[in-house]
Amino acid sequence: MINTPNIPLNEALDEAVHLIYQEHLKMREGLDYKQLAAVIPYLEASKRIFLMGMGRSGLMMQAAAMRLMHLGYEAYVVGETTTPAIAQGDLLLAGSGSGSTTSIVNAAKTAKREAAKVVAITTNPESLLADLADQVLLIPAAEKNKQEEAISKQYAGSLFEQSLLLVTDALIQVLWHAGGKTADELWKRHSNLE
Ligand SMILES: O=C([C@H](O)CO)[C@H](O)[C@H](O)COP(=O)(O)O
Repeated sequence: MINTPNIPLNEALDEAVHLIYQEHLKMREGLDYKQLAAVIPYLEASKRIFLMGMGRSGLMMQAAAMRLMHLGYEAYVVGETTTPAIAQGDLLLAGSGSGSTTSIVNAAKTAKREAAKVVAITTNPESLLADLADQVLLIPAAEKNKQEEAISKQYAGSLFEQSLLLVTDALIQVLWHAGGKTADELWKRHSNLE
């Protein structure tokens, strides 16, 4: 059994949930909603949407790709063997807290070379990824390798990665309601091979 000094395990877990919840409330206050809204025209105008992130950020981008597929967008996860080449008219939607993960920066360069658009979701406005992007959505969270206690007490980039799911789900929620489709209509697209 693990030992949580001076505090019962249940309380320690409740404190952790509370801490995460409070960090999200603060993150929400720091979000620039104009930037968030500015992502929508890119999603709507693109022929196909390529989503990319590495590690935990990548898992969040995969989750967003599934929802975009549910909404009827042609969405691909970069790195899947069946993902085609990006081209003009497409969008690379890249999530990277640091904005400096090599494979993501390289993918953004390729996307620009092919005249595709790039939207970056990041904590770092000075990053290579942000420089390359047509649109940046800045998440007020800590970078994975800077333990910035004032911004987040969670380990590494956890607050960013959680926020990535939150902001992409917020975009999807708004797009769903604006599209006027029922949940049942969307669900018909969900995998029947699970
Ligand atoms: O998996 C990750 C790590 O656990 C950080 O908390 C990151 O998501 C991965 O290393 C990618 O990093 P970023 O591109 O900086 O998001």
